[in-house]
Amino acid sequence: MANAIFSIDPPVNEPVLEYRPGSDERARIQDELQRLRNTPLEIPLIIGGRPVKTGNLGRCVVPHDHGHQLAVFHQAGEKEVAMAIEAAASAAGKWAAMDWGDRLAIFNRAADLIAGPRRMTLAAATMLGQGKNVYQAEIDAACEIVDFLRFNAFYATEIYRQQPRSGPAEWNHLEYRPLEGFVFAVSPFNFTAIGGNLPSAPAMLGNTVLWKPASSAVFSAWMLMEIFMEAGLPPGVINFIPGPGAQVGHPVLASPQLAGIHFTGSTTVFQNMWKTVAENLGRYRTYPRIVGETGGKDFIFVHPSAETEAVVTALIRGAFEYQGQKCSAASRAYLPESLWPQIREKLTAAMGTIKVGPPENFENFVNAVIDRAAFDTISGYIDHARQHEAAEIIAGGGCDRSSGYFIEPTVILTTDPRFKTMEEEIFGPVLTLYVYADDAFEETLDLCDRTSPYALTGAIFARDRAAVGTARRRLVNAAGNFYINDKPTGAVVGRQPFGGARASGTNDKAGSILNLYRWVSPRTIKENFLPATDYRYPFMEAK
Ligand SMILES: NC(=O)c1ccc[n+]([C@@H]2O[C@H](COP(=O)([O-])OP(=O)(O)OC[C@H]3O[C@@H](n4cnc5c(N)ncnc54)[C@H](O)[C@@H]3O)[C@@H](O)[C@H]2O)c1
Ligand SMILES: N[C@@H](CCC=O)C(=O)O
Repeated sequence: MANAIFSIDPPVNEPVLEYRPGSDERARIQDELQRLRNTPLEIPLIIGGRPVKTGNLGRCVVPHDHGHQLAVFHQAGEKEVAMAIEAAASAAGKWAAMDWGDRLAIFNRAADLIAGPRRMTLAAATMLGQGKNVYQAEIDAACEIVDFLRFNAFYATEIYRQQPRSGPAEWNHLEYRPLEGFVFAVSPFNFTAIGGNLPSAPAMLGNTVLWKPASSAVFSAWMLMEIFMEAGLPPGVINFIPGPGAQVGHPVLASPQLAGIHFTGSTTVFQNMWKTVAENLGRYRTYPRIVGETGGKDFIFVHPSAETEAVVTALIRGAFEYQGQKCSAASRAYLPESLWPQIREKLTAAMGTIKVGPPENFENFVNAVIDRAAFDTISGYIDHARQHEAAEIIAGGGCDRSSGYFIEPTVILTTDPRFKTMEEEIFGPVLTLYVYADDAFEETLDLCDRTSPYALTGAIFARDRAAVGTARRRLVNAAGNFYINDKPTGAVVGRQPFGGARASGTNDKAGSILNLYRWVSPRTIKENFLPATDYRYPFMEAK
C-alpha cells in the first residue's frame, strides 16, 4: 500500500427508486426493456479474461413469454473447467499481492457503475430474464448488489484492521491471506444480487474464483460479469463458466485446487456437493471452506393480539412477491381461531385485487415463475391440495403455461398442520394456512418449530409484548432471520444479515463480515526485535 493508511467510509444503503408513472426512471427502464428484447445476444464463457465459445448452447428465454429468446449462451464442459482452474491459478499470485485498496476499488467502481450508468440495464435484464416486476428488480439488481459490493469492501477493511497486540520487543501481526486454491461460486436463479455476491465476496479478499451461475439467470449474470470487467477486474480473477450443474460441478469438485465453495441454491444440491467434497477429501491440498445458503419453509405466526391489516399485508407480500420464489418467502402461516374470520375476509378481498401478468405492465404484482420445471412442481403441489380432503384452496389455484409460466397466487387452508404444503419448500406463489385454538399458542409454537427441517426466516405478529417474548424464545432455532410484526422477506444488507441454519444452510450471513471471514486463511507473524541468546532460564543462573 502507498505510504498512508487508507480507509473506506461506512456505506449507506443504495436508495430504492420508485418508478412512479411519469418518472424519469420509468421512461428509462421502459426504453431499456425494449432495447434488450430486441437485441439478441450470444454469451461466451470468460476464462482468463478471454471469451470462450464451446458451441454447446443454452437459451435465455423470457419466463412470461417463453417463446421469446433473449440470448444463447455457451456452456462449459470438462475442458473449459480445466482451463478456468488454470486461469484462476495463474491469476492468484498477482491478485493476492495487489494492494487491498486497489482490489477493493475495483468492486466499489462496479457498485458505482451499477448504481449509475448500468442500473437500468441490469434491472431490465432481471425483469426480462428472471421475470421480476420493476420493484423486485430494483431492490435486487440495483440496490442489493450495490450494497453487497460496498458493504463487503468496507467489511474487508474492518477485517484487515483487526490485529493482535504486541509484547515487549516483539511485533505481531495477522496477515489475512486468501485461501490456497480457487473458490467455486455457484449461484441460484432468483437473485441477480446473489449471483454477483457469491464470486465477488471471496475475490475481494484476494481469492480467485470459478463462477457458475444458474442457467435460468445467465442473462443478468453476464451483464454483471461485463460490469466487473469494465470496472477493471484483472483476467482470471473471476472466471465465468455457465453450464449444467453436474457437468460443471463434477470436474470442479474433483480438483485438488478447490479451496472453497460459495453456494446458494437448493438444499438437495448443496448436500450432494458436500457429500462429493467429503468423498474427495484426500485429494485436496487444504480443507475446502463450505458456505451454503439453501432452502426454507418460512412462517408467519399470528398471536390473538395481532393487528389483522398488518397480518394480511405481510401474508400477501411475504408469500407472493416475486411469485414466492424467495428462499425467505412466507409459505405457511399459523392463525388464531379468534382472528380467523376477520383475516379470511380481508385476505380474500385483497387477493381478488392482485393482478397477474408480464412485468412490462407495471400494474401486475405477480408475474410468471421461472421455467417449465418450476411450473410443473408448483402446480403439482396445488393439484395435491385440490385432491386432498385435509385441504381447501380458498384463493387462486389457476395455472396457465400457454405463453408464460403463470400461476395464480394461491392460498390453501388445511386442518392438518403436517400437511405436505406445510412442510416442504414449494418455491412458488403458494401459501398454506393452519388455524389454531387461541389457548394452544405455546404448543402451536412448538409445532411450528418442529414441522419442517428448515430454519431460514419466520415472523411473529403480536401486540402483546409477553407473547413476542414467548415466540422469540420458543422459536430460537426455527429461523436465522426472525421478524417481529414484519414480513419474513426483504432483508437489507448491513441491517438484517441474512441466512439460516438446520437444513437452510451454514448460516454464514451473506453480506456481513461473518461471511467474509470464511474467505481468509490468516497467517500469524511474530517478529522478535531482541532474540534470546542463551537457552537457559533466569532461575537456572548460578548463585
Ligand atoms: N438461503 C438463501 O440465502 C437462498 C437464497 C436464494 C435461493 N435459495 C434457494 O435456492 C433454491 C432456488 O434456486 P435454484 O432453483 O437456482 O437452486 P438449485 O439448487 O437448483 O441451483 C442452484 C445452483 O446450483 C447449480 N447446480 C445444480 N446441480 C449442481 C451440481 N451437481 N454441481 C454444481 N452445481 C450444481 C445450479 O446450476 C445453480 O447454479 C431454493 O431452494 C431457495 O430456497 C436460498
Ligand atoms: N435475502 C432475501 C431472500 C434471498 C433468497 O431468495 C430476503 O430477505 O428476502
